[in-house]
Amino acid sequence: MQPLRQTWPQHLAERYREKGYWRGETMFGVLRRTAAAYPDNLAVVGTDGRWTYRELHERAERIARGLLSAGLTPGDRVVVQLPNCTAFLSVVFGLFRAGLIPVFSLPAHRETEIAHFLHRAEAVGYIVADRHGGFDYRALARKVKQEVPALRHVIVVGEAEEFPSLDDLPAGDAPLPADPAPESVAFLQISGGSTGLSKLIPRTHDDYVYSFRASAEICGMTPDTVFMGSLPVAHNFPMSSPGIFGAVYVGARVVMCPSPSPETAFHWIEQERVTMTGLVPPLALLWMQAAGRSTFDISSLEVLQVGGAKFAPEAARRVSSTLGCKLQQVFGMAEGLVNYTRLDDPEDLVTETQGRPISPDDEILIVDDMGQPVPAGERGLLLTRGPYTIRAYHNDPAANQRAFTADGYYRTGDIVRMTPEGYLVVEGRAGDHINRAGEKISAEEIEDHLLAHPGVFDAAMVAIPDPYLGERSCAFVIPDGPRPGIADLKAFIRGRGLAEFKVPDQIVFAESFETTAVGKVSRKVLRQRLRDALMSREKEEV
Ligand SMILES: O=C(O)c1cccc(O)c1O
Repeated sequence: MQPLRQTWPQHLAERYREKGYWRGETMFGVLRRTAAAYPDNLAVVGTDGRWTYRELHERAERIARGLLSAGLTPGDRVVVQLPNCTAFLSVVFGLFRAGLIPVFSLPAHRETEIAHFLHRAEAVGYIVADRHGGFDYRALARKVKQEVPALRHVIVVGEAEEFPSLDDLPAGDAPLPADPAPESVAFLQISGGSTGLSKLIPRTHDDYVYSFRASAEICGMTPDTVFMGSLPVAHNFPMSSPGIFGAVYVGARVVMCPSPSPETAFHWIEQERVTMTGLVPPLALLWMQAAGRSTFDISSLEVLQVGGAKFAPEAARRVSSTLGCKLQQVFGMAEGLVNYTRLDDPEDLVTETQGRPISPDDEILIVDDMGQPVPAGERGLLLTRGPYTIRAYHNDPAANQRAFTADGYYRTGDIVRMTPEGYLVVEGRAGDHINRAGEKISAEEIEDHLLAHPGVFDAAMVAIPDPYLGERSCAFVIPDGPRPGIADLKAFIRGRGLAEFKVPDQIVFAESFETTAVGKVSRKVLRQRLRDALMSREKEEV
């Protein structure tokens, strides 16, 4: 098994400890401490229950024993694919308590993605819900099991059919392991993936706990906060910025909202008196629209965080008047660096920037294509390193070569500029991905799938600005022989076992890609040309 590693240069690790960023806390240690301090506070509420911190802690320990009694061994990796439900927290803390390594996937992922995570992580376990959002995860687990023989343990939360169910894990009195070293890797998070398939992001206890502890402070979380997970909580944003883990850190309540639609979310806000939640821009627009006609009382909401993609300043300015709460912009990445506008910032900073870093030791470089720093205030590529930004992906030397500089900066792929106040404004991105409502889709990954279709000679996928999604995906396709149908191509992509958000929104046929090219062009230049051509054509048509 490839060892899990995430290491910073020694002198920096020492500095991060001296400065009190890394305090030797572990993920389970966070729950243990909160359960001791606030045993009777409500920890988590969802359609599947309401538990206090004492109950959550007990459940997590019981699950830890059950998983070990069922044959999992500390150090084993387990892909977790659960919707927003109370069991998400008990399962994940149970895995931490057992020394097992969660690999976080999203409810939208399908067999191709799950099989990739299982392979890459060399995982032996897979924990799923029975059904959610009209989809049967047991059927998915059956397919994945056939594809990945190394998968030994499928565990289902709910109606398990032929699989073991979470509730039926052996009670066992398996001894629980000692707490892991705080500098060790706690879990694998999934990257948005700008080239090819998603990469796995090893995060340590030290670095991750720092990121959500400091986030909880910046966002003013207290034991009275009621934080609602509206986006899928396996996403790094609602997980840690400050998210469900920030809430657990301070002893606040987590509300697991099963869907971010305004009807569902407003109901939960009213019922649980939610004070804080986070959304991607398209959902924020939807909520603002719905708030005017809604009869739910959402007056408890104090802070709405918006992140994942750029939020237009015009929309940002309307948040407080339509939803009656403060806006906080969040610009972050599962690899580490997270920026926030602060709750007491002047309105212009909050509406026009994406915030500033969590840590005084987050190092920011804004450089040109040659890697040279740009003059102050100009746009360039964002590089970063710091006390919670990774130095390497898991088990992927080629990606590491591309994504990190020799001196350990992570190349975020975002194009930003810095204001005189030291706040970042996101201007675009360098990588070939599509940021579709906060979901990052790799153009290359989808092109490869299109190329597998017998009727496709070549394919190039690009991002097209979209008023609602921010960006939508458009695939240019050169047919090999007669044109395949558009519905047929989309069905083909779906049939490849991919998340629905990766299916191209638009497909445009082309005769060739070489119209204006002199000689060979790179995929990058080609995508740019196709995109520009389509957009100027659309402009003429309007
Ligand atoms: O990945 C993201 O887009 C993201 C956005 C806001 C905050 C985060 O932590 C993130 O990872």
